[in-house]
Amino acid sequence: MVRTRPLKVALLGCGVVGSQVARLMTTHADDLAARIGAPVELAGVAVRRPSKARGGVAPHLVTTDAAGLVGRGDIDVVVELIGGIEPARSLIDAAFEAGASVVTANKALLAQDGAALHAAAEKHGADLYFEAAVAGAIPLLRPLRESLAGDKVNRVLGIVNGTTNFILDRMESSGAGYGEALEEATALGYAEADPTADVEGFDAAAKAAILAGIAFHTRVRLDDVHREGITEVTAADIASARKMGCTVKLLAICERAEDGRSVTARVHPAMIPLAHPLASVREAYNAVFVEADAAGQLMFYGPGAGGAPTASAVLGDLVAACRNKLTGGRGPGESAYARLPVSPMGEVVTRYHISLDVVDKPGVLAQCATVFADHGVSIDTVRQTGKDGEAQLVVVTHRAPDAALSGTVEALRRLDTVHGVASIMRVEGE
Ligand SMILES: NC(=O)C1=CN([C@@H]2O[C@H](COP(=O)(O)OP(=O)(O)OC[C@H]3O[C@@H](n4cnc5c(N)ncnc54)[C@H](O)[C@@H]3O)[C@@H](O)[C@H]2O)C=CC1
Ligand SMILES: N[C@@H](CC=O)C(=O)O
Ligand code: NA
Repeated sequence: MVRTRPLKVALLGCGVVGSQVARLMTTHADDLAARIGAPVELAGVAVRRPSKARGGVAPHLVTTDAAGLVGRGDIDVVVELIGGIEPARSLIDAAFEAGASVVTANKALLAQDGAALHAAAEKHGADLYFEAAVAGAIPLLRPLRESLAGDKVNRVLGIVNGTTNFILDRMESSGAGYGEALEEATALGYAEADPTADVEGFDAAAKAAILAGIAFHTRVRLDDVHREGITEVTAADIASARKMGCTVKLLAICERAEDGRSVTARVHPAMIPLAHPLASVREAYNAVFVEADAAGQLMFYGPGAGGAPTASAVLGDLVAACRNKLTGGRGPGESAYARLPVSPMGEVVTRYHISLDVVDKPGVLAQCATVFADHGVSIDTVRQTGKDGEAQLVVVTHRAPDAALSGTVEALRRLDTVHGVASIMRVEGE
């Protein structure tokens, strides 16, 4: 039975995602009411620029006073889709103070201040839902928090940023330039308000922090995540990957150490074999592998960015929060009981693909090989091509601690016979 008093929702931010949430709340109103057990009413929409046309949103609902909307006392759920740290953080705090539950897609805020937000939700007996914050439309956080709550997750690996996947895909498939591909991703609504967050890996690192925290029941913040973006990835890197039967993807990798006593979280570009399922993830799609003790390997795949796909995840959370408001139930809160230390990148065991410009004369290969050996790094394959007294040496290593690998590269750079390190990239997924 659907009760008549509606649940009231305040929408903060009506941009790419917020406008789609408003649209779906209207077009799906009857189904949402039936699924929740009460009608859901859009009680107000806080915006920055009220003059902008917002199809589907009644003008009397629009306000520039977000704090006033949140604090007015009759709001059941606040949907925060402004993004960034402030004023989003203060508005979410105010929402909890006013007795509302919160749905947000704000990974930057969660990765920086998640613990405080969870504590505030707990204090007020409210819900904090954020499925849209990681991998857009893909149901990923709910499966990790709920479906896998009885298992032990050991690894989460995947593509979690749509913009950078779109750019790398365009660079590889159509030879598009980096800037042109970024412009297209921005026009399609995939990029963050400041796309530096995407291309420098901050967005993926925030998502990795959220994923690692949930997967390993441990608090992980943005600063704990090793981060490299795609700004240094060149067309030559992509061509070199192709020669090896690989492609280049920006990966987020969260791992439990073999002894189970620590975890690592990192984001960086990596070469992966074309045969690996992640290699065929195109455009702004995301894909995430989860490896758990009992479940084995699971793969989650779907649209990772964009207004409507992200709004789908927001609406799912809104339904959950509204149901809890009606029944007096609560969604899962923060689970950080394991308190595992997060190890630095140097302790991560990886493989490197290194491309060196060297002098083409006898003994150079042996000299380089000695540097690898001196750092305890074993070589898997070497390919040498020469031209005009210069040669290019492409070395792929076996797995070694990242610190040993970067030490090797530093020592190679110091050799007189090495003119330059053309590219260094980690190799994953083999
Ligand atoms: N676009 C996407 O594909 C995805 C976005 N997200 C997250 O969703 C959130 C929203 O992202 P988008 O909609 O893409 O951003 P957007 O920049 O299109 O929308 C944000 C809106 O908030 C408004 N705003 C800024 N300050 C405000 C204030 N004080 N009061 C009221 N409105 C204010 C802006 O004018 C803008 O219209 C962000 O946290 C983002 O990281 C998450 C997943 C995917
Ligand atoms: N900018 C983000 C949006 C979704 O989280 C991305 O490109 O993935
Ligand atoms: Na998601």
